[in-house]
Amino acid sequence: MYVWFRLSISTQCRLRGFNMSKYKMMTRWLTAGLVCISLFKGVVFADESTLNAWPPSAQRFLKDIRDEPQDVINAVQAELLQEQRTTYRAAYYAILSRAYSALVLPHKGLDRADKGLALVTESLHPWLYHNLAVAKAEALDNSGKPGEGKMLALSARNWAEEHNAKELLSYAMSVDGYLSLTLSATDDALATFQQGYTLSQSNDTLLQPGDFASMIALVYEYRHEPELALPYFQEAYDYYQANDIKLELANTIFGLGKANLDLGNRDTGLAQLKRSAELALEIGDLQGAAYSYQVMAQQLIDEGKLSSAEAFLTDALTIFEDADNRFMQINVLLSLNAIASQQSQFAYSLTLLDEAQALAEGEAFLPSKIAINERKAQLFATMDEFEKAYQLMLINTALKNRLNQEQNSQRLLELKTRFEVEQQEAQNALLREQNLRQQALLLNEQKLQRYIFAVVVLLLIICLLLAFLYIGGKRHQERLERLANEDELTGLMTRRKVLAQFEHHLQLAQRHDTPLTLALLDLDYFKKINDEHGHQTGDAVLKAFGELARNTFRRTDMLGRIGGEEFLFFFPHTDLSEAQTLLKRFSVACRDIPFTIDKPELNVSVSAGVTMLSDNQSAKVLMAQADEALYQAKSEGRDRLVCAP
Ligand SMILES: Nc1nc2c(ncn2[C@@H]2O[C@H](COP(=O)(O)OP(=O)(O)OP(=O)(O)O)[C@@H](O)[C@H]2O)c(=O)[nH]1
Repeated sequence: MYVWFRLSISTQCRLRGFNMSKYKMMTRWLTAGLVCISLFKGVVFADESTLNAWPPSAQRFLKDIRDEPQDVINAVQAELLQEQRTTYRAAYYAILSRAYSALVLPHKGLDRADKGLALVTESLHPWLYHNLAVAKAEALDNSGKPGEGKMLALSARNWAEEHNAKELLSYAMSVDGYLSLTLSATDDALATFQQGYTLSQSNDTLLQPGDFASMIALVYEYRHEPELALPYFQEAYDYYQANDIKLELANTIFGLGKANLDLGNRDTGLAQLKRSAELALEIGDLQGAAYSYQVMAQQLIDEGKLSSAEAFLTDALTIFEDADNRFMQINVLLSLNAIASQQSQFAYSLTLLDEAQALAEGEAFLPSKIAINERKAQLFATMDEFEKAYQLMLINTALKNRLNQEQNSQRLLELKTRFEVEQQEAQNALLREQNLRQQALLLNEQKLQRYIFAVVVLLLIICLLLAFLYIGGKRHQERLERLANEDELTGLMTRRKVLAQFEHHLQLAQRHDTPLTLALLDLDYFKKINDEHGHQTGDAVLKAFGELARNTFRRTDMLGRIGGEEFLFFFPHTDLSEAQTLLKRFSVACRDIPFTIDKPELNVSVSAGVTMLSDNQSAKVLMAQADEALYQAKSEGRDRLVCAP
């Protein structure tokens, strides 16, 4: 399963004479697990923003990635072919990148993270973006470019902290811690893992204190402080044991065994390493077992039990060869070389070193090359070949200089990165503040505009309401006036109106001594019309009568209905004969009313009593005179006009 191993770690390990590879493998698995947990948590917990970026199937993949990363890769690739949604595609690339990191295939991890990052933007999908960025940082760490990964991890940490995205934060912390460790900044790594440890105690993250305990233990082990590493390994052990997480358990027992050996607890240490190897074989982690063999062999070499040690190393070498783990092959070959040297098998010893040298190709194996050259030089010196030994020492001096330069430039890169990140953060904070201020201003302006708009609308509504009320009132008043002054059926004046008008015109006529003629009119046998043809027909006759009167007389003539079928007409500035002529013409016209209303069978005729102002009579007297004349007209047979006196 292990095809490639982290070269950068080996550089540091070699320098310090400490074999970190086993731990780094352990941390790769652990990181993969943490990533899974982190991603899974991203699906589950609502406080992680923009969670809808994850496809529904992500949960299953993220669970499986810890045990079977290759299966997850196959399944995700199949889904990726079908998927069209950009954010889902990006999410799948994030899962793929992490799965490849779990398989320690950093170049593929890097490629998938980049593909995902090409699909999202930091402003639109910040959570997804930073998850991909941390995945890329992890792949960069594995590719021997921790300096480049540092910036991404730090940015993600800052963002996650600011937005309280705890899962992302704990994941970013774990990756950032490993990056610091790769860069030999152990204080930073320790501080980061301890922060992660505290964060995980809040129970808001699926990453548990036990996970961070194993990372902290790793740093102490790296710093050759096994007494400090031991309690943390123990805590991690308890956690993995309780949760039956076998791979991490095997790795943690390995850590315990190594720390115990370092502390001189030989039997305990060897027993733990043996247990770790057994557990690793149980779960098919052959390399896990090989790491234990290698450490056990080292202990046996120190004790002079060379043949037992050689047996372990031979097994370990076969496993590392199968896995193409060049770094560990070199380590094992150096251990075998130590045995051969002790047994004075110089030729065999040289062959082993040549084999190791052939494997140590590339810049990342610089520390290995130096170690091999040193061994070779010692060997040549033992064989009295001082010239060759001297040449090798010269070469080593140049190699060490190169290594120093490399380390310095890496440190510089890290410092530069840290500075750039901090600068970027400060700039972001400033921009955020400006944005907030602008947003507040905009909000206030919008509020004010809304208030103004609301007031204007309210005023408009009030105006419309008032106008509506005014018009309604006016119409109502006009209607009331019309009802009071105009008879609804005939369109003539009402009794009240025509009598008031008569009083008024009578006074004018008396004052100005102008003629005024008054007539009382009554439809003949109207009861009969009602009785024989219905009340509606009677109404139609009255209506036609009114219309005819309005059309026949002048506008200055006053026409009013004073009873059911009784009418008072008076004619200002008109003398009796003139009025008589008008009334006669009108009464003749009334005979045509039956035709007007489509009732030709009817007989409509009018009787009228007419009188003229001759003295200073009162309205009452004039009315009485007209009434008397009308009575006479009725008595004389109706359909006629009688003048009085
Ligand atoms: N259709 C209708 N009939 C009305 C209205 N006002 C009064 N009348 C009727 O008019 C009739 C008047 O009858 P009378 O007073 O006996 O007078 P008349 O039948 O015309 O007889 P003379 O006046 O003697 O010729 C009554 O039957 C009333 O009911 C009205 O607005 N519409």
